Amino acid sequence: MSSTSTSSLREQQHPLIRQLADTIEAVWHQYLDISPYHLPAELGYVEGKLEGEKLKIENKCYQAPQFRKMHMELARVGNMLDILHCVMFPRPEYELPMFGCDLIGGRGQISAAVVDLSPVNSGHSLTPSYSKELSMLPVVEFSQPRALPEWGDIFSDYCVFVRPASGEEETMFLSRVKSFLEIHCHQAVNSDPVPPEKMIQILSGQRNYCAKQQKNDKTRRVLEKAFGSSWAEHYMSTVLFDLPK
Ligand SMILES: C=CC1=C(C)C(=O)N/C1=C\C1=NC(=C\c2[nH]c(/C=C3\NC(=O)C(CC)=C3C)c(C)c2CCC(=O)O)/C(CCC(=O)O)=C1C
Repeated sequence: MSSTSTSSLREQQHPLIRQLADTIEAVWHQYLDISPYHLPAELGYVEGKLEGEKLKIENKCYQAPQFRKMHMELARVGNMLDILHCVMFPRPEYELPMFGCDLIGGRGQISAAVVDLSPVNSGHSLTPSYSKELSMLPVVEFSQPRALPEWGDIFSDYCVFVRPASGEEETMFLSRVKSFLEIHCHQAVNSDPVPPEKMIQILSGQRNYCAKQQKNDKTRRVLEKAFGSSWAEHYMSTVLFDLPK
């Protein structure tokens, strides 16, 4: 039987990662006028060696009228490490938060599930329209919340950072990500560009977000082991968290 779905790394990954990848792409296609964002050709699919195991990276990248870059990365190291990474970079003309999501699993268990809509305005707070919608979401109780690292001061009060302890908690996390994304996309399509002086503040907020995310030594270490430290630095600063021009 011919397979209709285009093959993707997600077919080999943890079910929650596969479902989340499908959900993110479905919401993007449903709400936004998206078009391709061309990463350098060699970065669409990258392979490295991590402790004798093959590290595979698959990148998907889009853009939209409100977003300079919408990046989803799937990465896998044998059955040791399963990763979904997603960041949406708003164009600095729009006062929109940074959507970020990170899912890390190993040997069938998700150890870290993170999602946030992170404010980048000078007040470091989400706009009232976002806060209103987010505060109306049902309260979700996870049994194993995790403490954010110091560089995590970029995240909002609505940030979810947990170790999902059951299939039910995985489903709760998936639906929370979907809600964040849907709120974000319909806020974005209904937003108007800000005046130039506000754009400067938004740019510096985005730069701060990227600079702090590059302090994640858990990410850096995986990339360094597989590709060496200079490639890891280049990748973190130009692909994962490239500063807007
Ligand atoms: C929006 C949020 C967000 C975005 C966008 C983001 O990129 N990271 C984000 C958050 C975040 N990630 C974290 C941890 C880990 N990240 C990786 C690796 C990768 N993560 C990647 O994206 C890639 C490139 C594909 C790799 C290689 C590993 C292995 C871990 C340890 C897993 C564990 O502890 O169980 C932590 C906890 C940090 C800490 O406790 O100190 C936080 C907060």
